Amino acid sequence: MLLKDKKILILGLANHRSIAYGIAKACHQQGAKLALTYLNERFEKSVKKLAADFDEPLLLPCDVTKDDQIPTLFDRIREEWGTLDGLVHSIAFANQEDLKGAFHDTSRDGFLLAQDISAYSLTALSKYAKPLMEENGGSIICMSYLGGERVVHNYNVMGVAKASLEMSARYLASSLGEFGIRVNVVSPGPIKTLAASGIAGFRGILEEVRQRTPLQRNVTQEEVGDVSAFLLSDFSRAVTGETIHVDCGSHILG
Ligand SMILES: CCCCCCc1ccc(Oc2ccc(Oc3cccc(O)n3)cc2)c(O)c1
Repeated sequence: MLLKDKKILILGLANHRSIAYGIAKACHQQGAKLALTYLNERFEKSVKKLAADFDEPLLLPCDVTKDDQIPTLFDRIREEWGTLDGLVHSIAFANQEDLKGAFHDTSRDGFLLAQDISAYSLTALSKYAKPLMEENGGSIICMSYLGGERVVHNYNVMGVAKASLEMSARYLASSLGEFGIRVNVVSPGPIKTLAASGIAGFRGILEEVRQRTPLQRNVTQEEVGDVSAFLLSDFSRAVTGETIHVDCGSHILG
């Protein structure tokens, strides 16, 4: 049991295809106690149904674009749990028109929206998680994609947001290290999620990657969950500011 009695907060579970669902499953299997957030009432019902798979976790609302919702979320965690051992950031958004076409046509609003939700939210969440983690230390992870390191056609504004997210994780690893809080990046290969369906040409990439990865297959939510459980566990206690590609090796190919 890698995560026995660890208290872990997971943001970004929308449905059974979510990467966050695979992470919740792996953490639950390893003995963690879970808290899950949902974006708003529209998602509450579906998340409640999925929560049944994880021994009735804490269910809390959180829309990271609303500044007051983040301190409120951690006030609730403090009331229910007192402390927190792990934080999983699996949240991102960009307008659909900014996930296709020419990157030079990206609007200021679209660029800032993607940065706000997909990158800045990690810093905001880490700031409020710190007081609950600094006593016993903690582990924070976020989800990126290769398109944040290299140009991937159509990923556009989300690629720039992921570059910002990955570098934010390294600066957070630096500033939170003295409090025993680690911050790492998980970079999965393409997975068929609700979000992925919003990207032009996604299905083509999925097939192309499947044929060109060293392991000759795509990665699953459960496999991303297992590496996430490792990064949230004491087995990775000397790892911080790191990016682990969970992509069947596709990032090593040109
Ligand atoms: C062209 C790149 C193909 C591989 C993309 C892999 C991937 C799939 C999903 C990813 O997560 C999101 C999350 C939100 C997002 O913004 C969306 C999603 C649906 C609708 C919409 O209006 N915005 C886009 C991607 C992601 O960051 C990366």
